[in-house]
Amino acid sequence: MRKKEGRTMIEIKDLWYTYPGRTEPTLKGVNLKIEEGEFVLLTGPTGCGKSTLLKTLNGIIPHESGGVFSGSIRVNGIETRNSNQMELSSAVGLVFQNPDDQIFSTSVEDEVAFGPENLCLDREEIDKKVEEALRMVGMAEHRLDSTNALSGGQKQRICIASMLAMMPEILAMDEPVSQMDPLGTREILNTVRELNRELKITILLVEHRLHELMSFADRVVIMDGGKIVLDQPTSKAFDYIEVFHRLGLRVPEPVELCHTLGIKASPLSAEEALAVLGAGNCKEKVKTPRNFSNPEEETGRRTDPAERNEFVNTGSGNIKYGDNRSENKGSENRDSIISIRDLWSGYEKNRMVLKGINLEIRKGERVAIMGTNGSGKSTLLLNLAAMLKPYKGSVKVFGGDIQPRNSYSFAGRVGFVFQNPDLMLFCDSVDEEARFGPFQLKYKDIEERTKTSLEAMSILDLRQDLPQSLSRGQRLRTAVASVLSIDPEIILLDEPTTGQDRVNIEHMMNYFKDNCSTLVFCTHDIEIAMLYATRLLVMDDGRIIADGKGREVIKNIEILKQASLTQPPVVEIANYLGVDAISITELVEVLTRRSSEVKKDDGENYERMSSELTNSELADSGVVNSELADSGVVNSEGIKC
Ligand SMILES: Nc1ncnc2c1ncn2[C@@H]1O[C@H](COP(=O)(O)OP(=O)(O)OP(=O)(O)O)[C@@H](O)[C@H]1O
Ligand SMILES: Nc1ncnc2c1ncn2[C@@H]1O[C@H](COP(=O)(O)OP(=O)(O)OP(=O)(O)O)[C@@H](O)[C@H]1O
Repeated sequence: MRKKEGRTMIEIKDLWYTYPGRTEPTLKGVNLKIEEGEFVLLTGPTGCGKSTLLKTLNGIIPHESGGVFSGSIRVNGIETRNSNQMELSSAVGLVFQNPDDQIFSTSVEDEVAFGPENLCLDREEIDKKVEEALRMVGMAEHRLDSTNALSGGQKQRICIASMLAMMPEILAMDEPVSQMDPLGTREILNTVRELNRELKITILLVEHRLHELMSFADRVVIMDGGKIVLDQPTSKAFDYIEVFHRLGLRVPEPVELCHTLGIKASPLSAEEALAVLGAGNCKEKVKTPRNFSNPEEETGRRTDPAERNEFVNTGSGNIKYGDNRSENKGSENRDSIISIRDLWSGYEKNRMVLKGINLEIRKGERVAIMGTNGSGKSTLLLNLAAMLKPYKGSVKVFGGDIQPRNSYSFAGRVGFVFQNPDLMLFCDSVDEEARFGPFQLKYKDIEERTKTSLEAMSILDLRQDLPQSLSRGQRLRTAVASVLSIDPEIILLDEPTTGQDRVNIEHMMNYFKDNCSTLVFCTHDIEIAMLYATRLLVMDDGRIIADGKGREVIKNIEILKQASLTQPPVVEIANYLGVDAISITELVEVLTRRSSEVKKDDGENYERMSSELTNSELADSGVVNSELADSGVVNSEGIKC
């Protein structure tokens, strides 16, 4: 066990870097010092230079990249400019943003063994390290698998395992869990945190999903436009919440809730938020929330579950809600645009990934597919796009069976965006990517379509750029724009929001909401699914285990657990408080409405405010906090439960 105290592991002084072919520097005078054993979270808007900064640590920049580089970087005492990549990669373990850029072995075992082999360890020790690293990331049973046969999240786990097998003193990770399911993310980061504490491994982790990662970090660093604009201990970071808001970054729901209510506190979990709000001894209750919205449980009256719009076991293994009952009767719905019957599909005949899927999607629905890594979400999307065919059962799109067709037969009508955007980008500029589809389909209004789709994805200003020279978030938006320009009737998106900041997620999802006819998207982000999907499918081991409105699905803790999902904090808080809310806006509204009911004798002025003003206006005016306090919902110690 290493125990050398007080070393500076990373020291960056006045670092400037300009990529070859660019006139503007990407890094503009970065200064950063990280001590041994610190866990630092680096965040910032997409394209601000986070990945670029990470690549300077192990010498990819400038040794491989070229470009104009000035300033100094010392990692564990080594000046990177005077070192070589071989030496630097043993000083810094780098987990790449795109797992396909990191993985080069054909088998999982070889990939994880590569590092220890290079450290010239003996075979037995290498075997032990591989086994342990795979166990730490939940991939022990995939040891003999081919790396090509892994899902996106599984590949990310292997990339982390490769680094853990080497136990470098500095671990730099570029969005290492962006495609991982929420429970897996938590488990792996707990392991990383333990290693960080016990072995004093220094961690620099880049991420946009602050709401899920903040609690693991000691310190938060924010970049904007190639500069560091905030560097604070985690406990103090939200004292500067306006910086997060101004830069369009995601703020954990409990923090946002408190700030909206005008309470100056930065709780990172539902439990902490309830404590701040004065909800007392809430620990146990949050973990096993009461279902307040089902009055029958209190009265003992039972009704038909379908009537209650609750879970209905269809007998086929799928749990559905009353809302979708028509699907269970075998007849296709009139508006059905996708119809799946007993679908069995996979990549090898003797290993089915999808195991008897039944699904009806109607025109105009926005369907989110969630579930454990490797549960078959991408495989289902590939079937919908006719890129993969059923071994058994049928998939009908627009009423036609996909079996005799290929994906080209849906050109113009179905748009597909892969999990890895790099698989879709092959043109010389962002502009060409967007106009490629309309041009091939001989549309007349190519110019307008191109401009609209680039604008929709906020990349109009990058239209002349080479796609390969963009940040990952920008490349993903380029891939989405290349599909939007066709304006297809069905859009299939495999994790469209990974690696995006809040502003871009909102912009993208609002565009889909307002402009797209039918949308089916895979995501691990339950907050996004709840806000933007009209329907939520939960998958586990090749089956749909729940199907219904997000608001209903989210209440079933057992289903969520089975699919490695967790309730968003705001839902946990609402459950505890006994109100029905799935977003901060709703929760604040409900609480405010409660207070207005109590205060209804107090005249029109307050009524207008609680129903018409936005949350921030309410918070700014200080009304939420004080009125809630007056009404009895909040007292001087917090919210009464
Ligand atoms: N190979 C390259 N050649 C030229 N410019 C590049 C290259 N890679 C990145 N850039 C530019 O540098 C800027 C920063 O990119 P970087 O990938 O570091 O951003 P980021 O903050 O990591 O973004 P994201 O959150 O989307 O991953 C972007 O504007 C991008 O266009
Ligand atoms: N090209 C392939 N060849 C063989 N098996 C594959 C291939 N792609 C995926 N699989 C296997 O199919 C299963 C489902 O993979 P899929 O990509 O559909 O999962 P997913 O739910 O989308 O996962 P993630 O959340 O990690 O993206 C996994 O066990 C994976 O190992």
